[in-house]
Amino acid sequence: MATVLRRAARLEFSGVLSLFSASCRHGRPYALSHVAFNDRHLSTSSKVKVDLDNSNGIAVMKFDNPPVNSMSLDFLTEFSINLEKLELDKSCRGVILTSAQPRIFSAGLDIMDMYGTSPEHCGAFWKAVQDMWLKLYGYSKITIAAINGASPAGGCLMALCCDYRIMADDPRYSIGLNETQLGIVAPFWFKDTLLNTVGHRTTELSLQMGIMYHAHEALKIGLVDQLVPEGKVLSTAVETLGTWLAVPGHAREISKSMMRKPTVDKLLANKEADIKNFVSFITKDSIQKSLGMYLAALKKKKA
Ligand SMILES: CCCCC/C=C/C(=O)SCCNC(=O)CCNC(=O)[C@H](O)C(C)(C)COP(=O)(O)OP(=O)(O)OC[C@H]1O[C@@H](n2cnc3c(N)ncnc32)[C@H](O)[C@@H]1OP(=O)(O)O
Repeated sequence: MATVLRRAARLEFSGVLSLFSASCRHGRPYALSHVAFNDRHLSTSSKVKVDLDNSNGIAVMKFDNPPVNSMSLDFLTEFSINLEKLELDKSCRGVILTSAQPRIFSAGLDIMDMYGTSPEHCGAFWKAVQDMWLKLYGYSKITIAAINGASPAGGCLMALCCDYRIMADDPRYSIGLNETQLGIVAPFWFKDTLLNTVGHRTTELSLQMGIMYHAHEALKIGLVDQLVPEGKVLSTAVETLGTWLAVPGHAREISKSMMRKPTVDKLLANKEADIKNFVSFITKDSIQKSLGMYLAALKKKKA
């Protein structure tokens, strides 16, 4: 069993590394600097800052991709590599995800990776989204989302993948899978992640209407677990992780896997088909037109 798990971990890792080279092939410069996790250490990679505190084994991953922490191919690749490294690092016991950008946890997937790009790029991008989800939803260690700002679509998905969600109690911030509002459809594994958290009826309403929930509504439907003042989001996440660490790790990990494995296996069995579906859907003229209109509306809002 242990050998199988080790082999699976190695395969996943090589998957992420191949993703890394796919990102390089797209011609974007990508410098993965040396990341040491041996003592309290800040990674120097660019879009995701990692700080592992060896005194308690808690790593904080801060999204730092201005202006809105959109999840581009580069961001996703860097995120998955760092997450993988932390999983393999015995001194890390749990991971907190949060944002270094003011008012925004993450604006979700980078629309520019899906708008006006080639089918090949869309395919590589979608594989990176899948790999992020597979790694995070199936993560063996404890994960907590410290949601210190707006969290639409892919941002919400990332938070949903965590074991516990703490959100800033601020009426300006909202969270949800709003894909239908962009004229696109959340795939089955986005749907399953929400369904496993808030139940069938809420997921149905939420997905059809593309609802973005204000913090209080999100707490009410169980989309987030706790609201705290913005200044306390990270410290509460650290405290909460401490409580989770008090539970016998092996039993917790197996329980998590028991709850999530069927959902993870569903995508693993359909990865290639899901990429094909995505590429054929997103490159349709009508869908490109919807994305273009959504982007224009975002810009108009500013004017
Ligand atoms: C089968 C298909 C399935 C696909 C599944 C898709 C999942 C996704 O995640 S799609 C992305 C969904 N995301 C959104 O709908 C969020 C859109 N953004 C916003 O609502 C807001 O930007 C905000 C609340 C996150 C932040 O608001 P604000 O602080 O007012 O900032 P601006 O709106 O002015 O945005 C600044 C700048 O960033 C651009 N931008 C925003 N979001 C994205 C994004 N997701 N991808 C790419 N670019 C984004 C925005 O257009 C502005 O650009 P400039 O005008 O050039 O400065």
